[in-house]
Amino acid sequence: MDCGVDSAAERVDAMDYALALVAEIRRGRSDFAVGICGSGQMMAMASNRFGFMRSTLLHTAQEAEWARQHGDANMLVLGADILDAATAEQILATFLSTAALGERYAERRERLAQLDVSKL
Ligand SMILES: O=C(CO)[C@H](O)[C@H](O)COP(=O)(O)O
Repeated sequence: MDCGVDSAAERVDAMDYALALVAEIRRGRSDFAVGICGSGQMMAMASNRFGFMRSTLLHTAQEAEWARQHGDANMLVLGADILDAATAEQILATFLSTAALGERYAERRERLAQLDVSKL
């Protein structure tokens, strides 16, 4: 499902597109989302407001491997103004082909899901 825009001519708010991707995951229509905006910052901040999201702003393929293995990240965010196309493609390929690890990483994921402002 492509939730994005077809042209850079019109100014849009990246948050709207982050929310569209989060909704796709929430409705069970996608397991993963890929969000792209200028810096990636607003996509990452907005999507991580939701407890079922593990969104990660990445700059290298090595980060993508760790984000999937250790964090079971379910949303990849890329900054179009930062990355060249070849690097973005490497990050995407690694993100999609790397499985989450279990054991302490699964425990960490569960702990992340349980974070609650009332327990601060
Ligand atoms: O990367 C972005 C958000 O994360 C935007 O592309 C960046 O902030 C520029 O926004 P605008 O075109 O509205 O000034």
